[in-house]
Amino acid sequence: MSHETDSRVEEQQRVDDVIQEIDKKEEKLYSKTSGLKESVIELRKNFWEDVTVNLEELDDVIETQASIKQQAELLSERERTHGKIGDELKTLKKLKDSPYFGRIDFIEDPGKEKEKIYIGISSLMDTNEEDFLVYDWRAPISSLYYDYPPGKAVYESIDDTITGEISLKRQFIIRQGKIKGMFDTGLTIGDTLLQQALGNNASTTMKSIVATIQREQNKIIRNERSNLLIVQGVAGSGKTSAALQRIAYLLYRYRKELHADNVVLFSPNPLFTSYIANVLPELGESNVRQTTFLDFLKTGIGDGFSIESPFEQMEYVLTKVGSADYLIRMESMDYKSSLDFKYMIDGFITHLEDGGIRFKNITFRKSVLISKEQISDYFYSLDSDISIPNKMELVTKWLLKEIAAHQKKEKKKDWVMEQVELLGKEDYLKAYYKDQEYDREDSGLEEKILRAEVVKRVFAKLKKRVKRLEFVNALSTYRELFTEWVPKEKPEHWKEICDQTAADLMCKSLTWEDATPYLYFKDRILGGHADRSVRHLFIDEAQDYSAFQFAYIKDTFPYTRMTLLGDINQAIYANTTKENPLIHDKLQSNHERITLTKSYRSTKQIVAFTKYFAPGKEMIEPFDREGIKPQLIKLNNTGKLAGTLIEAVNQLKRKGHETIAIICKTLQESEQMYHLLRDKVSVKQMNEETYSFEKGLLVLPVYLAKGIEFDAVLIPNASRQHYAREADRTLFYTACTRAMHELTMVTADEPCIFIQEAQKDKYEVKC
Ligand SMILES: Nc1ncnc2c1ncn2[C@@H]1O[C@H](COP(=O)(O)OP(=O)(O)OP(=O)(O)O)[C@@H](O)[C@H]1O
Repeated sequence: MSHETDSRVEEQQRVDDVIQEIDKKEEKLYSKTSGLKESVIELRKNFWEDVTVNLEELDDVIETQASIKQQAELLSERERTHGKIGDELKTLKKLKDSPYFGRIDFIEDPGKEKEKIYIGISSLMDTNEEDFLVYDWRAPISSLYYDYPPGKAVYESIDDTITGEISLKRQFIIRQGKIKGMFDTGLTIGDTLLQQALGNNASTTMKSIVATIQREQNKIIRNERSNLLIVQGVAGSGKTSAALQRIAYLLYRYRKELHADNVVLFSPNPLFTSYIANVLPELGESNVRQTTFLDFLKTGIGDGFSIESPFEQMEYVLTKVGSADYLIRMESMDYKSSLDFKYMIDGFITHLEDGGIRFKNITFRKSVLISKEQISDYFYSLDSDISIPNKMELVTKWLLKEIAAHQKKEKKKDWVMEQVELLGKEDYLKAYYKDQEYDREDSGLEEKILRAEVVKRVFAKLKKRVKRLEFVNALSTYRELFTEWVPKEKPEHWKEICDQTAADLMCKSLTWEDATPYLYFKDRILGGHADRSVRHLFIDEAQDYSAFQFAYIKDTFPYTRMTLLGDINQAIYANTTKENPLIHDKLQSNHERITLTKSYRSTKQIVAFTKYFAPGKEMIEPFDREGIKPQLIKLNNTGKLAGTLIEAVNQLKRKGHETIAIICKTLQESEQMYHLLRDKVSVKQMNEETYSFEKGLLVLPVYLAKGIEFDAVLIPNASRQHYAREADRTLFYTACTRAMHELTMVTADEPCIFIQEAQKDKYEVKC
């Protein structure tokens, strides 16, 4: 270590000083909170004492309401402050354990004084709130740490480009306030720390990577220019990690205008959602809205439908080969994933502008109030220049008016009085206070009020349904596309596809390939259900979305910035790669593409093996971490499978591996494996409903292992018959690349073609 720079003792002294400062800040905050907490408790306890409640006269009621509101606001303001301080305290606690992980010494041009910049997960000021003791990793100046080795360096401050020289770059491992490791780095940035981070056991939840973000990942994290940022990255290149740190970055950079609620992340399955749930809180940020695309569609489509999940579709594709209608369904999937089908729907919608939309009768007490024919006549009498959703709005207004007229008439009917008798005293009082339209001198006032109340309640439900456009029969209109309409352009077996689809729609069942088109159609005629509060949308595993799905997402979030992350090598679903933006070359302005070629997850040996059969031909560079070569165990009969797997698992455990996954091609296979092993060894099976996992031995199909990693992976049947088709390549590749440290494949037959594509010296055969 150079004598110019501080020694470890001096650095530890600085850590101690910073911790002392944190202690002081904590104390200050604690004294603030205790006062606040008491005041919140007090406020809650005396809430009703401090408001004036008087319901005698209308004026009093209004005054009471205002008084309650004021009191509630005071309480929530105090609670908010209390919450904020709580968050600050949590951050301080984290800083106390590990105040920073990096330091750079920077001399700004021209010849300014050397500044020591310490970088941690959050910023910390000195007592006088003048100097930064720690800079947040997201601060503009911190980007120097990730982007440059010592030497000339540049960063963008909020309004300027700053140049200068980094004279020192240092990394720390600090735990419980003690420096456990300290390295000065030269050209190979962060290798020691990264080696350590990657060499550890896999974790059942993802960790943040702020201490070791790599330069190319930093580009993704800090990208602010593009409306659409597309990241194609090989398996294990840190796409998900970069996405999460990018969210944290954006929340920091735009903290005034961007809230966690304005960010949505589509993840591949619920397990993945919980796998990554810790990362943002670890960085001191709230979790953003996370959902799967399936759940997003379900919300849009509404209740009453059975919707196939992408996994069920996948299981069908893989296990029902040869069944009746298989080929038609495959063609149907192919077509419905394409933009051609979207154009077909557009054509159908144009045709609906002149007729064909189906409506439902509006009924009340079993008789038709307004018939579907009347609604249709009204709809089609409207000016043809008005768009369909706008016409729907006009129809709604008209219907509400008609209903209001009926409501008035109903008030006088006998059934109303019967219902009145069922009302309680409280209802009466409420009705009395709420309704001011009555003349108080009227002798029959009470009955009038109560009749009005009853009718209002009954009609309220009806009105609500009208407002929700339930008078439109979207499903049966959509079904016409497959039963009556004749499109100009159609795929080869359109008739058969139509028969299959119409039968499904008849029983309100949507296949995965039908779900997005149906919602698209519904949105186009009823008006979108887009959530305008979404400012940033992140789509992980973007290779698994079809062209139709992407187009739908773009239509639904027209003003939302998007970050798509994926790996074309891992496109496991049928028909997704065509027209996928990950490979599409035609980028419009404001779109940017970043490619990650370095793989961090797996050892050098595993990457060297798997890259031979990676479906795409792009470069894959391993991170330099040593391990043992992948193992191929050849069995002479399948009867030995259970024993062999158990022996392999035991061996892996002895080596210290904690998460060991048996990854199967299908759910069917994973059930077989589970039954084969469950009496002999402690093993957990994971399915679509699994929301979290623990260390130990797991069995799961590959599509649920997406995005997740394990210490060791076992592929129980790597035979040529099992991974037989070219289409199985991405599945096999995805399964193998889940392994961090060891990969073991077992086969009782000739190994699959993908293994054979690898050079013989890249794996070890055992008999
Ligand atoms: N800069 C980094 N520092 C430390 N660890 C990293 C870094 N980049 C990636 N990793 C680690 O590499 C592993 C893979 O990262 P991640 O899951 O984000 O990759 P991915 O590209 O989304 O993978 P896949 O497409 O295969 O699911 C994780 O364990 C992650 O913590």
